[in-house]
Amino acid sequence: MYHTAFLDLPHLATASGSVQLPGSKSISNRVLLLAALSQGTTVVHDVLDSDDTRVMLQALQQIGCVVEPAAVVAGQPLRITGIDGFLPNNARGQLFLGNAGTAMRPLTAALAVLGGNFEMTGVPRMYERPIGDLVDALRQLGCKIDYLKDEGFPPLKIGQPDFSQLGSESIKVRGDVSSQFLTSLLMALPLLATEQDITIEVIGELISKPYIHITLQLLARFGIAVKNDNWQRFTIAAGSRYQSPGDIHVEADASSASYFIALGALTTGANGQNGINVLGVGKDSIQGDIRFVEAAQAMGAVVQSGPNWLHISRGTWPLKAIDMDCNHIPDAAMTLGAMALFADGTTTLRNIASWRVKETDRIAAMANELRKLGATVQEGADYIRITPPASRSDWTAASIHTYDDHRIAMCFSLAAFNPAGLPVRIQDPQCVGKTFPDYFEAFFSVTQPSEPAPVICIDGPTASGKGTIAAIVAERLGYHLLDSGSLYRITGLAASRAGIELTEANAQAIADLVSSKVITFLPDQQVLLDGDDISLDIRTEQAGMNASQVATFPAVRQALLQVQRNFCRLPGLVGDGRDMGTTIFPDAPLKVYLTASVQCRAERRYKQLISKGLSANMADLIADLEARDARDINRAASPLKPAQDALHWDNSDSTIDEAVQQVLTWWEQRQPFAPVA
Ligand SMILES: Nc1ncnc2c1ncn2[C@@H]1O[C@H](COP(=O)(O)OP(=O)(O)OP(=O)(O)O)[C@@H](O)[C@H]1O
Ligand SMILES: Nc1ccn([C@@H]2O[C@H](COP(=O)(O)O)[C@@H](O)[C@H]2O)c(=O)n1
Repeated sequence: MYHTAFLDLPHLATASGSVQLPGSKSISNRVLLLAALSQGTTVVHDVLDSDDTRVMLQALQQIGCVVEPAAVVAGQPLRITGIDGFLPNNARGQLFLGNAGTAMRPLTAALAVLGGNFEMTGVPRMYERPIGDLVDALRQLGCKIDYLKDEGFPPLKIGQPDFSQLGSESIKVRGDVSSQFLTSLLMALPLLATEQDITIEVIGELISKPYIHITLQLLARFGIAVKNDNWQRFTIAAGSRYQSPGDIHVEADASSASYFIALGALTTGANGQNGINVLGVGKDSIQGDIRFVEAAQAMGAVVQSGPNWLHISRGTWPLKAIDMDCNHIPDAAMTLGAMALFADGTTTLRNIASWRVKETDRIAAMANELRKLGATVQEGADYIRITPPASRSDWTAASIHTYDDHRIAMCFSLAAFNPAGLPVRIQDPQCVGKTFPDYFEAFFSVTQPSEPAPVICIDGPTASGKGTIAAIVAERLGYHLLDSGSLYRITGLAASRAGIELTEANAQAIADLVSSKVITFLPDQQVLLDGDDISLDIRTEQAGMNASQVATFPAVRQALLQVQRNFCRLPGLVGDGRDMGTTIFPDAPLKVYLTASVQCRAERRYKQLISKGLSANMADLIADLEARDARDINRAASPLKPAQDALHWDNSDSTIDEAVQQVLTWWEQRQPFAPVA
């Protein structure tokens, strides 16, 4: 997941390949709660690991469930031993539910029925998301729920219920604000339906029926039969009791599939490859958002499907504008809003009032951000109408505000395929952690830029601070990092270990040797050579001297040329070395030449070596630095020198932060985005 303040997507040209989707959030959180309420242990496979499931798992453990392991571990199922319909004595506490509607609403209903003393809290946006209709319905039963802040909104205080007045009348709940209220009652009321039937009556038109369909299907897996009378009355039979189904698999998220379905519809592949394969969800899905496929087809996508896979390719182009009632696919419909940017006319998405009470006011948010890109947008209480930019020149490079809403971030990634060749900036990309933490990694794995991904080159002499600055700049931008000097250090070490003398006569043998090695770069500057950890061995001064020796051999430089260029991947690269800007990435959009006085560099290197537990002495260091500088500057092959278009920075008197800030400022000056207001 990207933890950067923003993520710049270069202009993208083509897309193809396969994406394995993470588990569905809606199914994960329902299954977790149902397993928690059941008798027995449920083994849950493929649970989504995201912000929303994390808060749910934490809360379930707080109310007395045993969860093993305590959090989702990739590739391992979760074992959940339920409370069998009863809270432990004196169950109490504060449950923090972040911005997870799928946790706040069903847990409120279940705990209000079970009794116990809980405060249900969350992030500020959660306190703007209505829950009054659910609370009203629960109060009809005798549940005790108080508002701790604003009437009708979390945070809430749940106390002991009094069911003495419970009669045979149906429980009434509004169905036209959020289907999560009905889902919550459907999951909580089997706990009460031990001796009598309980009927829920929906007031108003029930929205998002497919989500209720998921709830009913999953209730059936946990032993609860619900009679559905025309989506207006739901009856839970007397004698209901949650039973673990044993093993249960969470299918991949159909809403998350929408971005890749759209990608397939928007793009052609490079090198004869065609289309996008989406793995983990297909035509047998129980999720309503799978019907996004029909909407995408209406806009022109060509879709083939199997039980748990989809293949999408571009059909009609430009896409066809549509006018569609999207009530059945409220979440995935946002993706249609992004696809509308590429349509042949005005697209209208109707019956989407629920967008206004989601993670953010999604109608307003989509309208704002689409306008930034150059679209003409009209919004109403329950609809949005989008006309794409009239021509290429009407597109604008936009910095997309994401409103802590994962779907806004994912939708607007598609704008990077604009016909104007513009990049797109996604602010706060980590908001995708709600449902698809590795969304951008998956997106980059199947997309290709129209130009090579952007590279920032930082060249300069030994110990000028290149590596330090490059690493921080890369981290701030979410870019890959190339420490090119380490490749020469590895080469020198590999040759020495193989007993090859570092002479010109052995240059080709050394080049062949390094080409045959498996070099692995791990986080925290860890480096493996054929599986051996050589991280410290390559950092000695001797290793530096050996590196500068082998770096004079053209054969070695040639052997490492493509290795270095292969580091240039989406979303971008920061490379440090001696010839990044002159030889390896001559077209890089930013080249920095970093220097510092010999005395200053020697002092810094001294401290650096000592802090790593390596021995050092100043006089030797100064001599070594000077020798290395001379060799790097005077060699024939790619000598150390500033590229013609490099910007110079003397780092002798600046702090690390100042140098980083300078590079980032230069980088920002090259971006077409308007400054963030
Ligand atoms: N203003 C500064 N900028 C960069 N590095 C600094 C600064 N002040 C102190 N240092 C320290 O200087 C040391 C040397 O920096 P670094 O290893 O990044 O240099 P380098 O140019 O990459 O060297 P080499 O080319 O030999 O790998 C580090 O320990 C770093 O923390
Ligand atoms: N692009 C580069 C990078 C490094 N070298 C040579 O490798 C030596 C070690 O590099 P460090 O940055 O890790 O100190 C260095 O002295 C150079 O001789 C190079 O030639 N080209």
